[in-house]
Formats: sequence, C-alpha cells, structure tokens
Amino acid sequence: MSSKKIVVGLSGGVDSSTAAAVLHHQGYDAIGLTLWLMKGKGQCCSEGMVDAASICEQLGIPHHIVDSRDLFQNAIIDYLVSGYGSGTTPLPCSRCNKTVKFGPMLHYAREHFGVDRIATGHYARILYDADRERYQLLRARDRRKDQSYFLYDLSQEMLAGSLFPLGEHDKDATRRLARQYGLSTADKPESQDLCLIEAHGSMQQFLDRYIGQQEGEIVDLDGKVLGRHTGIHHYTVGQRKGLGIAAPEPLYVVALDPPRNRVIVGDRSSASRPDCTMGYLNWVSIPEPSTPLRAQVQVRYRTPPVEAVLVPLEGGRIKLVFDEPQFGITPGQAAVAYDGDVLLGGGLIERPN
Ligand SMILES: Nc1ncnc2c1ncn2[C@@H]1O[C@H](COP(=O)(O)OP(=O)(O)OP(=O)(O)O)[C@@H](O)[C@H]1O
Repeated sequence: MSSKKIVVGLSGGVDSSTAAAVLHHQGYDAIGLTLWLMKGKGQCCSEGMVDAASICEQLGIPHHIVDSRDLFQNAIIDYLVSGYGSGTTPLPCSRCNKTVKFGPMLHYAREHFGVDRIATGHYARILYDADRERYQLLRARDRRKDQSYFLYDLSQEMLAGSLFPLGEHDKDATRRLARQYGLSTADKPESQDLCLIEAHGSMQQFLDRYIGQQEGEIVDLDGKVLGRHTGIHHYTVGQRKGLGIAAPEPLYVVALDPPRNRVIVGDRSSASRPDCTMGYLNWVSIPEPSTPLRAQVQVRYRTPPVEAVLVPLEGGRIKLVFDEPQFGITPGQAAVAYDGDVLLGGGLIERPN
C-alpha cells in the first residue's frame, strides 16, 4: 500500500491523539505537529507539547513543534484586548482556527513536507459539493460535540486541505478508540473551551493582566447611576451575575458604552433584540447571497440555533432579522447560519448604532 502523507495538528488532548491514531492505522504516513501557543502550563503550552510528543513516540511517527507564540500574541491576545477595550466580547477560537492553526499548519505542511493535507481532532464534517464546486462544512454527527461554529471562517482552500477524522464519531467512541489503541491520553479530562482560561486561571485574570482595571458607572437605560464597575471589559451583553446591584427585578447588561466607560443595564426584555447586523462574513457552503435567505442561526457556541432571515446589505454585510426577539445578542461573537446540518456561512455581530 502506498502511504499518503498527512500532517496532524496535535494539542496533546484525547481528540487529536485519536485522530492521529485513526489515520496512522488507516495507513496514512502521519506527521504530528504541535503549535506552541502560549508560555505556561496547560494544553496549548508545555503539558500539551509533552503529551503530543509521547503520543507520536507511541505511534512511531515524527513530531514537530512550531513556536507560534508571537503569532498567537499578535493575532489572538492583541485582538482580544482591543476587542474587549472597545466594548465587544470577541470570539478568539474561530479567528485562532483560521489565522493561527489551519493557515499556518497547511503552509508548514507544504513548505516542509510537500504535503497539502492536514488533519485535526475537530468534531465537524467536510463534504465536496460538485454542483456548486464548493467544499461544504457540516455539523458533526455528534451534536453535543459539534465544533463547526468555530470553523465558520475557514476558506475553501483550507477546507480542501483538511480532514476531520472524528466528524462521524461521538465522544464515547473516541474514548473507546483511544483505549483500544492504548493511547496515553485516553483518559485525559476534557480541555476547557477556551485555552486562554486554562493558562490564565479566568478570563477576568487574563483581562486584568492586559487591560487593568478602569472604574466607571453602571447606569440604567435613562442614565441613572445604579452602581460602579471595575472596567467594561469585565461585562458581556446579557450578563446578569456579578453586577453588585440590589434591584427588585433581575438586571442584565444591555449594552456597553466605551466612550463614557459605562455599563448600561435593564430588565430582561430590554436585553433582547429583534435584529442585529453582521460584518466580516465568510460564506462557506454557498456563494454570497444577493437576496434574503432563511436559515437557522446560532449566535453563540452553546445556544441552540434560531430561525432568522438574513438580509444582504451593502458592502457584504448582513442584517439578521429573528423570528422571535433574541436575548443576549453579543457584539463581537459570531452569528453562524445553518441549513439543517450544513453551515452556510457566518460573520461577527456588530455593535448597534
Ligand atoms: N496547539 C495546537 N497545535 C496543533 N494543533 C492543535 C493545537 N491545539 C488544537 N489543535 C487542533 O485543533 C483541534 C481542536 O482543538 P480544541 O482546542 O478545540 O481541542 P479539543 O477539541 O479539546 O481537542 P483535543 O482533545 O485534541 O485537545 C485539536 O483536536 C487539534 O487537532
């Protein structure tokens, strides 16, 4: 059997270890690649590199480590800091996938091994649509583990060069396979959704380190001062806990006002919106629409999709009109549109004017 070379992104977790083992046992000539993303302990740091190295040793495949700390700092940490500073709640993972992982991994695979294929342990599926001549991105078979939301920004070229060996599996099957292959990572606990939190303790600690505390006022919708805050970057639209204000009705963050360094709060209905706009769109499974399009839209990773109409605006932007007003629409997060399992495209929720 002539073996096909493939570069496998290894974080040191059970998913990517199993993805590598599956490909190796299918006869692929797999090469492990770990991106060193941050200084410190944890999955993207020293522990991840050591675990990834021992998996490669076990499988008898080469292992490469690429120092990507500067890229991660510029593309992710700086982006987060400026996004939080400007009153949004940025989404690091989709940007990291595109800018730090898939793009550079494909480049490294080509430059160093002349290979145009990479694989990761993501739970999602890729299909080629011959009629549209496009790669489609589909939700994982296991809905509970589906990570397609974080992959909406991948280009056609990236999808063409990627394999997700776990896309058809559920998590239990992955663990079973990992044990069957005797992988040292088989019983490793799940990593946090956000690697930054693992490395820094909490998002609050991370932000305090980079932005620091900037006291300001918490006001209601009429501008009445209800309390004080320690920095707008500690708050997210839709947040209820941690406001430190005693009120007869529960209060939620409705908006952040960076020029006046204010957090604006209101009741639950005022934190709901019938529509929002999106920018920085990436159309995955379909070409950019020129007429309104009905879809199921997911406005956060862990929220169920909701029915909405996507109305094209000038400059490639989109207005999202929800069938029912939606609570906690958060500027900076991604809104990702699906048709059933098929990810149509996505973009970033903009701040309202
Ligand atoms: N530092 C890294 N270097 C190379 N590839 C990585 C790295 N971090 C993540 N990946 C790839 O991206 C996939 C998804 O990463 P994510 O951080 O979501 O971890 P996960 O779903 O918990 O998977 P795992 O169990 O492999 O850590 C991983 O399975 C791996 O293939």
